[in-house]
Amino acid sequence: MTILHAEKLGFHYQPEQAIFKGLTLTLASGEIHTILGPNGVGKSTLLKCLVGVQPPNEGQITLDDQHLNQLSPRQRARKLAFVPQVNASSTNVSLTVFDYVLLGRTPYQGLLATPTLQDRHQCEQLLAQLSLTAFSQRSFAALSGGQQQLVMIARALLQEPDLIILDEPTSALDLGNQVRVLKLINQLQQQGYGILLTTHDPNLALMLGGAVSLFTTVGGFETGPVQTTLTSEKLSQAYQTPICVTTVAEQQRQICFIASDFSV
Ligand SMILES: Nc1ncnc2c1ncn2[C@@H]1O[C@H](COP(=O)(O)OP(=O)(O)OP(=O)(O)O)[C@@H](O)[C@H]1O
Repeated sequence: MTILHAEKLGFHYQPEQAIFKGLTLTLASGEIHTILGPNGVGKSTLLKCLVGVQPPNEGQITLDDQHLNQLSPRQRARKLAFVPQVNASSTNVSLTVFDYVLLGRTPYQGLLATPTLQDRHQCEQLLAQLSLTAFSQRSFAALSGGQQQLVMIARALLQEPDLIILDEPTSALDLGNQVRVLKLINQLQQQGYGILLTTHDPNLALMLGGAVSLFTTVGGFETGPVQTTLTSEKLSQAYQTPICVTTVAEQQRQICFIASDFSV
């Protein structure tokens, strides 16, 4: 079932300076789509359009066959959860981890209602599932960037959305936690969530599989399956640096590495 469809999206901050144009993207339940590309090409801008923060200048976006701009924030939040990048503003949150994750139930509560026992129970279960129970009463702001990233994913899951959009979900994580988050994303996909994410690491997309949209420095983009889109040639062109994609036989999967000569 199609969850998200963006049709011929175009966006510019300044007239005559398109960030993207004619961008079409479809995501169904249980599918994963990774957005890749160099700094400043428009990945975060595209996410802002897809989550409804920044209306596109051209094209349309539907969520479960309903126009995004016709859904109230509450209706939208029941279908789509957004996990932002960890940044300095994350330290302004003055809530415990438990209360922060509990915010995920807001789209299901009345205007002045407080969380129900059921909400709190669900929150406890989710924290346990993600091995976050020990952090439950800690201040969210006092957690490390990687811990905050996991807690933000927990909040997104408590929203019970159909689609989870993550902006660079492994950017603040050490190698062990990167693998844990990748496995979690993989599980969520298998459970039927639609997953859309941005990353700077093509290896992450090669591991996750599914579809990618690869933006290039010259304002173009290509959407397609990971295997045919993330080739040495296309990645080298997109990042304007020699990149090699090769198969690691023992792992039976592809990896990419920078093929520049680093000798000085
Ligand atoms: N509010 C804004 N007003 C004007 N220009 C903006 C605004 N936000 C972003 N831009 C510009 O739009 C372009 C795309 O920015 P965006 O943040 O979407 O890129 P990105 O691909 O997410 O970059 P990065 O990988 O560095 O996070 C950049 O040139 C940026 O300077």
